[in-house]
Amino acid sequence: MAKLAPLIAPSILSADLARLGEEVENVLAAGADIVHFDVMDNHYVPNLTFGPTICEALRKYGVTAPIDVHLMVEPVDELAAMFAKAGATYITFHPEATRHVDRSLQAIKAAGCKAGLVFNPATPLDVLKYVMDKVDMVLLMSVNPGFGGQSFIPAALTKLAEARALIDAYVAEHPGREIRLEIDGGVKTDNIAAIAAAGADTFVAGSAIFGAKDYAATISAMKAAIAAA
Ligand SMILES: O=C(CO)[C@@H](O)[C@H](O)COP(=O)(O)O
Ligand SMILES: [Fe+2]
Repeated sequence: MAKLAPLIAPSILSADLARLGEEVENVLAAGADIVHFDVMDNHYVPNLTFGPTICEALRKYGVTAPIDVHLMVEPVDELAAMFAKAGATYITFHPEATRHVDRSLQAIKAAGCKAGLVFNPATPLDVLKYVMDKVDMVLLMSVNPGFGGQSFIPAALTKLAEARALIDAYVAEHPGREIRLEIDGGVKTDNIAAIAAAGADTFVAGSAIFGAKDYAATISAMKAAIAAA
């Protein structure tokens, strides 16, 4: 099954937040495709990051690239609606953080955004098959959510293959449907080929990109490794 064109999604969690607009501009100019925006509420995860006003500020600053909002919040619906108004393109959430997964997906799509589910390393993909018609993105965590800079959990490779098979089977029966398979956590230039080979088409990388001196060289190396996988 042909995969979608690969997308590199730098996580702004690892950016210099005092210069966020400039950092996002630089990373997009360096070849990034989509901006990964980690929202943490000090409740669903121990860390606390940024809300919809920062997303809106990036839009006002002139960012036109897709913004991929990864909600690590509980509950989901109120913040999802705020992010839809703030200019999010994708809004993904963790199924265990909402009481009604199908309703939350419907609400995100009704608000004009693409919707997705996020699965923690030890969370099974079970719910996915019941909501495939409402999902535009499946995001697999390859670290436990809450922090940048953690190491990739290798079991995510097996899970990627499992998710890839589910997506391909669904898309084969629903021509024209596009469902992205995103990986998030510990993605580096030296493991991205194996991750691509396992089935991912959208690659979040925070510390590997923003921690590098040369964003363009790092993103090019990642794209080359994916192309060769
Ligand atoms: O959602 C998260 C962490 O919870 C991620 O998006 C991280 O921000 C990725 O950072 P690196 O592992 O690439 O440094
Ligand atoms: Fe994330």
